[in-house]
Amino acid sequence: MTETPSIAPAPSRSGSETLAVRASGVDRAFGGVQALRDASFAARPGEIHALAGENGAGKSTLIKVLCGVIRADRGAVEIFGTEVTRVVGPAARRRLGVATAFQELSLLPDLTVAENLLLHDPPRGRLGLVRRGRLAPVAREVLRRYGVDDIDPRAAAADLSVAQRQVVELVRVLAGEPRVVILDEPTAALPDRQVEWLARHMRRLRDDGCCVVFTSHRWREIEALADRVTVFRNGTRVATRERLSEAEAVTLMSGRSFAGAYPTISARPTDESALRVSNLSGGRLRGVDLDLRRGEILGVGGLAGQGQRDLFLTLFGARRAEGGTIEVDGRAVTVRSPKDAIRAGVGIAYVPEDRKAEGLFPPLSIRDNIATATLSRRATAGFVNRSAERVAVASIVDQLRIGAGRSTSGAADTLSGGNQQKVVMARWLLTDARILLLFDVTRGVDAATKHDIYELVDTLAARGKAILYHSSETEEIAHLCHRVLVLREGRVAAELAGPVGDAERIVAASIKESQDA
Ligand SMILES: Nc1ncnc2c1ncn2[C@@H]1O[C@H](COP(=O)(O)OP(=O)(O)OP(=O)(O)O)[C@@H](O)[C@H]1O
Repeated sequence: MTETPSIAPAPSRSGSETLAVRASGVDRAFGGVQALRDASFAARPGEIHALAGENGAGKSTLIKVLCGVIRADRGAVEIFGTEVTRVVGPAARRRLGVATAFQELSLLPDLTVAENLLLHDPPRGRLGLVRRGRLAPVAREVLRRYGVDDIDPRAAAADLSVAQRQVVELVRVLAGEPRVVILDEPTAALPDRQVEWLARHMRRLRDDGCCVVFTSHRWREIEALADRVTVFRNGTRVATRERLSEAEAVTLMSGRSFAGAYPTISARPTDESALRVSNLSGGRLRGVDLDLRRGEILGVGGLAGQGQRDLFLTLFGARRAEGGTIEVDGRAVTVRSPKDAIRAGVGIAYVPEDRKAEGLFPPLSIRDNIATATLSRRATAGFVNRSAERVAVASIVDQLRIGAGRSTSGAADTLSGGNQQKVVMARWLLTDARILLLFDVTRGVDAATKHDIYELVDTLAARGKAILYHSSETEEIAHLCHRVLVLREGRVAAELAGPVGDAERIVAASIKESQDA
C-alpha cells in the first residue's frame, strides 16, 4: 500500500528544510465566517504534534487546508519544502506522503471494509487488472498486521459500529506508510482500549521519523502523546510549546481562566425519588436496580461496554426492556419508545454523545434544531409561537455559548463539532423533562465548554432535575456526581459515595470481585 512520493521536493526555503508541514499567513473564510486568519503552523519529521483549541478555533479547517481538501484564500502551505498552496486534492498530498483521517469519517458506506482499505492501492495481476478475489485476504492481512482481528474485511462499512469504522479508517492511514499523518480527533469515537492501540502506532510512526499531527479535546491524551502542542484561538495560532500545563492551555485556548478543571458542585440531592428502576434487563443488562433522587447527579461508571449504553437507551425507550420495572415519582410507567419517555408525566430526556447519528438534523437551522423538542409545547391550536421560541432559544444559546455569537438562523451543520453537541444538549434542556439521561455529552467538546457544561449540570440539579450521568472520562464521574454506580456485566457491582474525587477508585471498583468497594 505504499505510494512513493512522485513530486520531487522543490528547493526548500530557508528555515523550512527540517519541516514536514508548514503553513504561513493562511486565511480561509466560509461565507461570512473567518475560520482562519493569518494562521501559521509548522511540524517536524519525527515528532507528534498536537493541535489544540476550543470548538470552532479552526483546527479542522487548518487540517483541510494542509491536506488539500480545501484551498486557502491567502497564505502558503509547504510539505517537506514543496510549495503546495494552490494544489488541491488529497491524491496530490498522498503522492507527497501525507495521509489524513478526518473528523467526519470518510469510508464509503456501500463498499466493503476491504474495498475501503485498499481503495487507492488494490492488489493487481500482471496485466494491471484489480484482482477482486484477493481484496479480502489482503485486507485481512493488513488488519492483522495492526492487531485488528474482530473486523470482517467482507463486511459493508455501513454495518460497522462508529468505533470500528474509525479503526478501519486509521488502519487505512497507518498502512500507507506515510511520511506525514494528520488525524482530526482520532480518539473521539474510540473506546479506551483502542485509544492505547492508536497511541502505540502513533509513537511507532514518530520513532520511524514520521511527522504525526493530531487534534484532541482530552488534555491527558495530549500530555501523554505530544512532543509539542500548538494552540489555536479564533482561527489564529496563539502558542507552540513543548511543555504546557492543562490550566495554561485552557487559558490560552479560551482567553478565560478557571480555578480548577471541575467546579464545586453546589446542588444537593433531595429525599424525593424521581426514578426508581428494579431488576431491569434487556441487551447487556442483567437486572439493574437504581434509585435516582430529585436534585441528584447519579454517575454510571465501570469499564467500557458493561451495559451503560443499554441502560440509558432502555430508560429512554430506544431499546426494549426484557424485564423489570420503572417508576417515575413513585408511579409505575411504561416506556416502550422515546415518545413514551418524553410525554408529560414521565419527562425523561436523553442527550447522546453522537450528535451526528442520534441528535442533529444538519440541514435545519440552529434555532430549529434546538426548538424541535419543544415545538408541540409552544404550539397553541397548531400554531407555533415563534417569538416565545426565539426568546427561549436565545437564552440557552447564550448560556451555552453556542457558535460564538453566530445567528441562530444559520444551518446547524456549519457549526464546529463541539458546538453541534451543544445544540443537541440545548434542545433537551429546553424541554420540561425532569429526568435527564446525559450519556457522554462532553465527548469532542473543548475544555472551556466542558466547564460550562459541568456548571450547567450543577445548575439543573440545583433546580431539582434528576440527572443520570455517564462519561467515557471516568474523572468527570469522579468529580461531578453525588453517587456513582459501577456497572459490571450488566449489573450494579458497586456503589460509591461522591464526590469520589479519584477516578482510580472507580476503576478499582470496576475490576474488583466483591461488592463492598
Ligand atoms: N463548511 C462550512 N461552512 C460554514 N462555516 C464553517 C464551515 N466549516 C467550518 N466552518 C466554521 O469555521 C470555524 C472553524 O471551524 P473548525 O471546524 O475548523 O473548528 P475546530 O477547531 O475544528 O472545532 P471542533 O473542535 O469543534 O471540531 C467555525 O466557526 C465553523 O463553524
